[in-house]
Amino acid sequence: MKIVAADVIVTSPDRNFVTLKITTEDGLTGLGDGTLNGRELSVASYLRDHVVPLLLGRDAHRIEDAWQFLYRSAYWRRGPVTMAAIAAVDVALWDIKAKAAGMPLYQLLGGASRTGIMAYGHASGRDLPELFDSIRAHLDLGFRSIRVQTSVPGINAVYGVATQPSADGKRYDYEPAQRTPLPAEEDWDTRAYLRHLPGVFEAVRSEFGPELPLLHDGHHRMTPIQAAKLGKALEPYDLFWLEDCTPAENQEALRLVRRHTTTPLAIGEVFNTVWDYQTLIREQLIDYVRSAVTHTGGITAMRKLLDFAAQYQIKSGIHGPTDISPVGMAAALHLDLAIHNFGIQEYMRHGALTNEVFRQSFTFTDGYLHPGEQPGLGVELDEEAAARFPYQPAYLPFNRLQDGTVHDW
Ligand SMILES: O=NC(=O)[C@@H](O)[C@H](O)[C@H](O)CO
Ligand SMILES: [Co+2]
Repeated sequence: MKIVAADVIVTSPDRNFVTLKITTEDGLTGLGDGTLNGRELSVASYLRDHVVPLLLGRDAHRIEDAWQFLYRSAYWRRGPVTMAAIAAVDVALWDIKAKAAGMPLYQLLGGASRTGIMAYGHASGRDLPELFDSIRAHLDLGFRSIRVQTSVPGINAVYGVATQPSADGKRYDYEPAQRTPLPAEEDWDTRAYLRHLPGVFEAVRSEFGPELPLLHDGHHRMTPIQAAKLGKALEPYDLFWLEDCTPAENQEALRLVRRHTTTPLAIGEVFNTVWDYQTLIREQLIDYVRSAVTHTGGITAMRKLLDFAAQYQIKSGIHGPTDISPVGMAAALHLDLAIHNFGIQEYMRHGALTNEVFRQSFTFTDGYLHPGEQPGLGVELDEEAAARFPYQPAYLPFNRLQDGTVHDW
């Protein structure tokens, strides 16, 4: 089944997305997500200039060979741009293969291992009343697991906190990238954050009870000893996970955190290959693998990574913010349904314009996601609608401490 065309479609309905559309001689098409928040054009160029010419004429059925070819023939290895480009090709080829087989992709991955995919939503608030409203709004939407992010006294702008309710007044969805020509500067103070957060979870637990699975994202901002301190302080509130508690390029740093706390740890949304996880998984320093299919080389690579994690009783916690497109999200859902060591799926709902451009067949019912039974991924891209939304520069903010030192955002 020869590849006769491969088009890179950059569109920006509610935010920027990079989609690869592969077409075969039989007229079958497959979609892959290559969106890398703030570096979308780098992936688009990597695909257009260096990958598409290699795809034309290839047999679309040879997915493993395509992956190995793109990973090894580039000579330069790993990194978010390369692995997002490889992911876009890989997911598009899996979409095609499943369509050719006339079945939803999860069936090719071993069939369903569960009836539904537990999702968690993003609640946030500048103060407790607003946070409680946001948690209630997400419970009303059916979410059964909730991530909690709040402002911190003395800090002006904190990651994950919607500064105003969205249009319908109920949603507090927070789009991390801002449509500005340059990244925005935000401020940070870890000691203020460490003093404030335990009290927030104390209040949330007393308001919402002990059962509700609660998650929190530290967003790479603590040193290992600060992460250990927070993990320990949050133990009475029985979190489902504490995410990105400390930057983990130095994977061994998590040994120190692990020594001090039993709060489950999730890491990896900024990682892009299994090598970023080797020590974390082998020494069971984490409990959840956070990578997105889109950033980690696609279904082929993510499946191998999660099977490696499964040997160490580590589960999936696939990244699912709005900057993972509906195509990348669908790929995650098919994998979530099929693997045994599923943990939880992040689910930030896309905006109305995005849902106009990407027609999806997944469902979200009573807290559980399901990819649907359409052949392939179950996502179609309306190219006319996509063309109405040209790329707009948009960037994630960065942090500086009070003395001006740049800090992890
Ligand atoms: O857990 N979710 C997150 O940390 C996200 O909100 C990331 O900051 C953005 O997706 C980066 O593009
Ligand atoms: Co995160």
